[in-house]
Amino acid sequence: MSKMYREEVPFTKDFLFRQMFDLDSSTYTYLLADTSTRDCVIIDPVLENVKRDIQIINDISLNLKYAMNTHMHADHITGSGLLKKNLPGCKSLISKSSGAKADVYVEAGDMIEFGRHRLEVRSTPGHTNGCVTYVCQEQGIAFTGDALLIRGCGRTDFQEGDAATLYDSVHTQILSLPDNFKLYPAHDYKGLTVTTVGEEKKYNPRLTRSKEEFIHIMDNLNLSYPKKIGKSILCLSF
Ligand SMILES: N[C@@H](CCC(=O)N[C@@H](CSS)C(=O)NCC(=O)O)C(=O)O
Ligand SMILES: [Fe+2]
Repeated sequence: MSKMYREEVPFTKDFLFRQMFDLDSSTYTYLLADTSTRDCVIIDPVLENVKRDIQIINDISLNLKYAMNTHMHADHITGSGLLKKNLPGCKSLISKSSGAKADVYVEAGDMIEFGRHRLEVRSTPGHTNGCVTYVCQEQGIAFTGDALLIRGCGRTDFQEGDAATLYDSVHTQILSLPDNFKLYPAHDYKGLTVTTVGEEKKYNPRLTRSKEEFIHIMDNLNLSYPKKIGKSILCLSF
């Protein structure tokens, strides 16, 4: 078997993983927990789905430590604030460089702990200045936000986006992980749920190109602006 398709790392028995979807904005929200201590974190919650998220957290008797965001979202309003209101003890968390308000600010190299599990913070600017990727080395997974999407990447035409910066971020901080690491994005518009480092290194139509070609592609995407961009970027505090 080639190195590219090395077996993915299986989750340990005390690691709970749930991938949840927002139909309106095609956003993935992730719930991760230590099933021994019951501590959990939620990544990129969406305001309209907070009731659903609280229900699942309560149903399986988890304690929410952090409502975390990979970046300041332009397409939806974060559910962090409402989660905090409803689940005492929960703290909102985002990168310092995002410019958003939160209880906890993280930067590259920080570790976010829930039970015995840890997420490493990697700085992956380019889609926005404050984009970070959260890596769980033990489980062989990373949450890439909008820096890397499955066979794509985040747009770079607003929120101080910069294609050259994004290219460097993805190559040095995400595609440098082992090929068998699974990558979970913040969105998918085609119904895909997960990819791997090896797959993206081989098949990503944008990021397999040279930096100059990548910049040209990103400058010519001609995407329409997200429907909620005005409201979501103004909603800076969690
Ligand atoms: N049509 C959607 C917006 C889609 C969009 O712009 N998605 C962003 C991520 S949310 S900031 C993006 O970076 N897309 C990259 C791509 O190649 O699609 C809406 O109306 O909300
Ligand atoms: Fe985004």
